[in-house]
Amino acid sequence: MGLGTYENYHRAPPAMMKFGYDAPEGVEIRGRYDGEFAAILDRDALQFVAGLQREFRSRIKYAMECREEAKRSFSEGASPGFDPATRYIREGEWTCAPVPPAVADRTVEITGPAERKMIINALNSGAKVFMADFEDALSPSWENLMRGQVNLKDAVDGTITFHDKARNRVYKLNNQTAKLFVRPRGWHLPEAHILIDGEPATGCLVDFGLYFYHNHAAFRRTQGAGLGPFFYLPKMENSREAKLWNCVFEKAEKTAGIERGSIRATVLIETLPAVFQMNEILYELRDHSVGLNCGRWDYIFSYVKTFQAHRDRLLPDRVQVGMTQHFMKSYSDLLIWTCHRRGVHAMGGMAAQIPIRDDPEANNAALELVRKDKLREVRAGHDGTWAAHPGLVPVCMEVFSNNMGDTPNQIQSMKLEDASAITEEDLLQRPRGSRSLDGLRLNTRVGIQYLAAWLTGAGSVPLYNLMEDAATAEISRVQNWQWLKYGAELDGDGLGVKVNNDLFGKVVEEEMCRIEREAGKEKFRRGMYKEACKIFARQCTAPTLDDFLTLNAYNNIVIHHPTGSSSRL
Ligand SMILES: CC(=O)SCCNC(=O)CCNC(=O)[C@H](O)C(C)(C)COP(=O)(O)OP(=O)(O)OC[C@H]1O[C@@H](n2cnc3c(N)ncnc32)[C@H](O)[C@@H]1OP(=O)(O)O
Ligand SMILES: O=CC(=O)O
Ligand SMILES: [Mg+2]
Repeated sequence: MGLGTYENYHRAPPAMMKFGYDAPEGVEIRGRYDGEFAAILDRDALQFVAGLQREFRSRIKYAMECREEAKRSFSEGASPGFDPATRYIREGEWTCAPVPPAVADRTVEITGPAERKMIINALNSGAKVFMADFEDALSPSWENLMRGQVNLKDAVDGTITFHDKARNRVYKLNNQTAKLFVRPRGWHLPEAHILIDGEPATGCLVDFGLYFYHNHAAFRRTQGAGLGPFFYLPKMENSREAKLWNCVFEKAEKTAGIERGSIRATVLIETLPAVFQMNEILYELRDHSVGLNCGRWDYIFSYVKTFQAHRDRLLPDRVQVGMTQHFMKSYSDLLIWTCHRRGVHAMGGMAAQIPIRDDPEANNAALELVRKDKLREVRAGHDGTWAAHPGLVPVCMEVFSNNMGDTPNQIQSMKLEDASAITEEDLLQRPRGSRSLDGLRLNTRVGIQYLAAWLTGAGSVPLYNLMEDAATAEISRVQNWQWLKYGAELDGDGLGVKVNNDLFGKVVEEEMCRIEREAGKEKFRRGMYKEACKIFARQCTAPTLDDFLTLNAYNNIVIHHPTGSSSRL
């Protein structure tokens, strides 16, 4: 990743400081100056982002207050459920706008951070779609975000290239490439390097606004067959947040002078409250929707977060909370039924296994697990799935093609009527399994290493042959927190010990030694493991659960220029 490190921020040549961004009235750019960034952050683009911010800031604030209110009520003992007030939407007969022909076939979607080489590799991977990520897979440093915008503009223009000097290899686009979706950050994340009327901008409006502003015309011409751009929308909890996105889209379309309904988005159902709002979310976005996706990792995280005050809902070891648990299967079945009833794609999620280069046997075992997961998805009725790595695209494609035949999707053919009977109890059923000291150790080791990578600019990393990103790291964090808070008994390995601060302190110490051994002394010294350990341990032992790991850690990657100081939000 390279560019997003602390050293690089501080190494910014002083000469650059004398330049400044040409910002409109009320907009202040506090991120490092760079000529390429300035082409993205031009006056008109910033005006466009500021327009979105000014029009929607009070509604965003209200939506976040509603999240707090819901949290309070869950913490007082309530459980999420279907809203009686919107029964008419769930029971009504309506459909979303027809699927755009350009993305009728989404059998395999590869995902990855909006990094230059990754973008080219992903677009060339043979997948039907590439989702460029500003969320779970990207550490939202100024450098990563702005480079991401530069890269995506070049990708949409078709001019993106990358020269790997060390390997003397030049990367460029094939003739046939995947269709591009972009995932902006969630509503909760601020962008502290852009102040609008003195306040940090909303991260997702910056990501969406800059990308839309610079690319909508080229995208619709070259990729979307007249429609687009296409987006993935993360981490929503309620249809009011979907309504907000719908209004943002309408304003963007109006400002750009393009037809209403041009922009299309797939919403990730990855919070527990949102599973009860799937019809409502699609309804709000019905002119702009192109489906829902099972964001399984954040969904598990959200299960713990939603029930943080319910001591009778402790999760078993993270590895045991898979898609075959009743509550996960019910969620995926209900999502498929809902999407097909409304005429849109029901996308599957990501298996965490990645190819293992130096061990053929382990590699085959990993591919087999991916194959099994994809087979479950396609048989259940999903229209496509996510791949974490180009090496997994052929496996995923084979499973979906073999089971779907010649059709680009199963929207019409898989109605899954049985799923209409899924109840609140099905969706909330406690996951089954056991807890172990090994589970506590793994959470700790993975959480610290992920956070250390994130602090130095890498938002998705391979750890112990699995893909780890912000969502999977969240599971490690909240699971530790929950076990500590309620003194969970670790019975899975026959030890029967209870988790407490002393045990956790020992585990942290021992796992840090293991990390140092595995990383090597030099890498460990140069890395940010100690800082990560401090943040992670503090979050796991906090009396009140922090809402998001990345929100809490964000101040550590905010670097204001020209002073070079970091700021407290
Ligand atoms: C919970 C969720 O939100 S899931 C969605 C968010 N998460 C993601 O998108 C994760 C995406 N995947 C990745 O980031 C990476 O695959 C990782 C970090 C898991 C593993 O990365 P690495 O260890 O670097 O992979 P590896 O060394 O095997 O890469 C081999 C090649 O494939 C490329 N590659 C790996 N993953 C991807 C990807 N997702 N997209 C494009 N190219 C990729 C590498 O750039 C490398 O290219 P090169 O041979 O030209 O140099
Ligand atoms: O974004 C996807 C997830 O699983 O979380
Ligand atoms: Mg997610």
